Order: sequence, then structure tokens, then C-alpha cells
Amino acid sequence: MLNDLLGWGSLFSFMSYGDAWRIRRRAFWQEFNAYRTLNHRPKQLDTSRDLLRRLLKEPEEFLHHIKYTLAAGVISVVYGFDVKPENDPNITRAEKALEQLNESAISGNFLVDILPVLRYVPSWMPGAGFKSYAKKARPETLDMFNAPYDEACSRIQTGNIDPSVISRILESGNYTSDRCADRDVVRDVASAAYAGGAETSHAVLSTFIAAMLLYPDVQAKGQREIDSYIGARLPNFDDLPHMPYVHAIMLEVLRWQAVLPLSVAHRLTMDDEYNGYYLPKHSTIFVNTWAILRDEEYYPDPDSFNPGRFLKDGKVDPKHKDLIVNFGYGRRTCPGRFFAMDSLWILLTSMLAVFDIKKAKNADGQEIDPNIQYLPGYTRHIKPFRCSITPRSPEAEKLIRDSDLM
Ligand code: HEM
Repeated sequence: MLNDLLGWGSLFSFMSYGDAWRIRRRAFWQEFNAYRTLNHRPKQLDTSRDLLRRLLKEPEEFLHHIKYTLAAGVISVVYGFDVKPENDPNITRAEKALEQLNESAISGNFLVDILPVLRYVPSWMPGAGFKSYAKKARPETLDMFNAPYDEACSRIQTGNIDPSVISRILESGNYTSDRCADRDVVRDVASAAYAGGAETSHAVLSTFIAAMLLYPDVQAKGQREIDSYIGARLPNFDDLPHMPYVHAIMLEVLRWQAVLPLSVAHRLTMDDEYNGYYLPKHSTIFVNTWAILRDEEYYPDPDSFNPGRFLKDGKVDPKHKDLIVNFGYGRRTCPGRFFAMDSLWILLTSMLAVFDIKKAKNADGQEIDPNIQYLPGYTRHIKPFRCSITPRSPEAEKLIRDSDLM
């Protein structure tokens, strides 16, 4: 359903292992490996400052601003242009397409995933409702891939664009925009970065807000570390190695509510055996990341939010540094993980530095106890909830206001 009928087949995350996947993965990795990811930090820093200003202005819309700013940030890195401050069509259409992806990625939601032969039945037949769903959804998916790419290409022609992932790939000379097959590679790399990056990171950051709300002591400890190391300025990437507790907060957010609890399904390319179970070729395998990250042997009292579990002798325990299972397995491991960790770190550290996250109050001034729940779906998204986000001091407010002068 996902690949063939909804049009997600050109996203290399969903491609079978083979040449088409390899070419795209290699081109992607050239832009997002640990070293090249450093190039993206200035834009990630801009995104973090943009989010602070938005939260200052409309704190009650925090979920929207997190989502919008992250999407805008990825577009700027990948395609090289700035979106409109609100209601940008690139973001609106991507949100819609990603919502549909989340619905249809749950195995069993559509009968055609279980009985592929159904794709040949006429659309009027009972059970063929997936066809009208696909008819509507497919153009939206394809638009999400094509429209920002086409816009970036026409801006490249006029020079009205920043250097970006796609401009660098095109300049590398390995792919040229006038060769159709190459055009597809560059477009697919860009859309994989957008689909992978915007969707997952905002889910993690929303969970961060919920965790700070539920665990005020953790929030205060993180803020003390920031205050003592950074003092009266906004964080930047040079600070990253110097604040182990804040780093551990990020790792605990990733562990506590795994954003892809069943990772991304893999298909066996040959017969296999696991713990005495025979697994035939072509079986679909889901890895239970959720359970791995709640294994009491490694994470005692796994339901509680405890960043301290990642520290050893006052430093981040190297064995946990990138919490790799969150990012998948084997040769398909998430190639955007370095970018993702940088992005999450600068965003959550900046928020902690200047804002207090507290319980919201009702009309009578009484605090509302947070009711944190998650929506069903393949990616774990939080249900909208209320909280109060206020500057920690007049100085903090000034830092935020002045941040667009830098
Ligand atoms: C916290 C954020 C993120 C999490 C938890 C995450 C997690 C994952 C997981 C579990 C997979 C599947 C791996 C597998 O099949 O074993 C994956 C694949 C992928 N991710 Fe991420 N990801 C995140 C952020 C990002 C970002 C920011 C990007 C882009 C810049 C990205 C791009 C991709 C791509 C392109 C794939 C497909 C790889 C392939 O099939 O070869 N991800 N990610």
C-alpha cells in the first residue's frame, strides 16, 4: 500500500536493498555523515533561535511551533530556501502526506498489505476502500517530493538560494539535474532527509517538554548545569561537550518514549534462524525497540525519567553515547542520526537555558495536572497537552529578543 499505491516507493527508507537504494544512501551519507553534518550546524543554530522567539511570542502554541520550526529548518538545510513564517504550502502538504504515512505504515491497517492481490480488484468492490484513499493520498505524497525540489531547482537557475544539500550534490558533478535518472536521485535524497528529519525530531522534542513538566527536579538540575557553564548567553555547539547532564537528558528523552517503537520493518533477503526459530526468506521483521529500551537489566526502573542512568564518573557513559537502537539496525541504521542528535541537543539546551516549563493554570489560577498520552500510529506522537512556558528572567527574555540581531 505504502510504496506502490501511496507513492512512497521512491523514498529510499522504504526501498529494498539493491542498486537504487545504494546510490541514494551513498549520496545521502556524503551530506549527513558525522563530519559533513558539522556544515549544517549554523542553520541548526538559526532554527533554535527562531524557535525561542516563537515560543516567547506564543508559548501556548508550543507544539505547533516545534513542528513548524523543525520542518522549516530541514527545508532550509536540504533545499536552501526559507519558507514563509506561517502556512507555507511546502510544510502544509508535507504534514498531510506524513500523516497519511503514519496511518498506513501500521501493518494491518489496510487489508491489501496482507492480501496484495486485492490491488487488482475494481474500486467499487467491498474491501477496496483503500483504492479511493490511495487515489486521494498519492498526489499529495508526490507533491511533497516534487514541489520543494522544483522550487529549489528554479531558484538555483536564478542564483536566488543558499548553498544546500541539493546544491552541493548537484555541484559535486556526480549527478546532473538534466539527466532524468540523476534528477530522481537528488530529489529522493532531499525528500528522504525531509521526511526522516522533520517527522521524528518534533516527536522527540514534544516528549522533552512533557518530561520537563513531569520531572521539575530534572529540569532544575539541567538549568543549573547550563547556568554554571554558559552564564548569560545563549548556548552554541561549542558548549556541547561540557554539559553531560543536559546531554543525558537528551538521551533519556530518546530512551523513555522511543519515537519509532517498532523501528522500520525489515524484510529477510534469505532464510535465517534466531534463537531456534526458523525465519523464512521474505519474512517481515519488526524489532521491538520499545522493549529493548525498557530492559530492566540495562535500564532499572525503566518507566521513570532518570538522565543519571547515562552518566558515569560525571561524564556521559561512552557506551550509551548515541543510543543507537533508537536509530535502527544493521546497514539500514538511520543515516541522519548525527544531524538528529545535533538538532535535538541545540534545541532542548536552548529551551532549558531561557525558559521555565511548568504546569499550566486554569481560569481560577489553579495548576492543571498534566495528562500525557500518546496517539496511535507508527511514529509515537504525543497528544496535545497544556503547559506554561515562560522566560526564566528578564535577562533571559532579552537574550531571546536580541537573538535575531546576531
Ligand atoms: C530522533 C530522530 C530520529 C530517529 C529516532 C530516527 C530513527 C530511524 C530509524 C529507526 C530508521 C530505520 C532504520 C532501520 O531500518 O533499521 C531510520 C531510517 C532513516 N532515517 Fe532516521 N531517525 C531520526 C532522524 C532522522 C533525520 C534527522 C534524518 C535526516 C536528516 C533521518 C533520515 C533517515 C533516513 C534517510 C532513513 C532510511 C535509511 C535507509 O533505509 O537506508 N532520520 N531512522
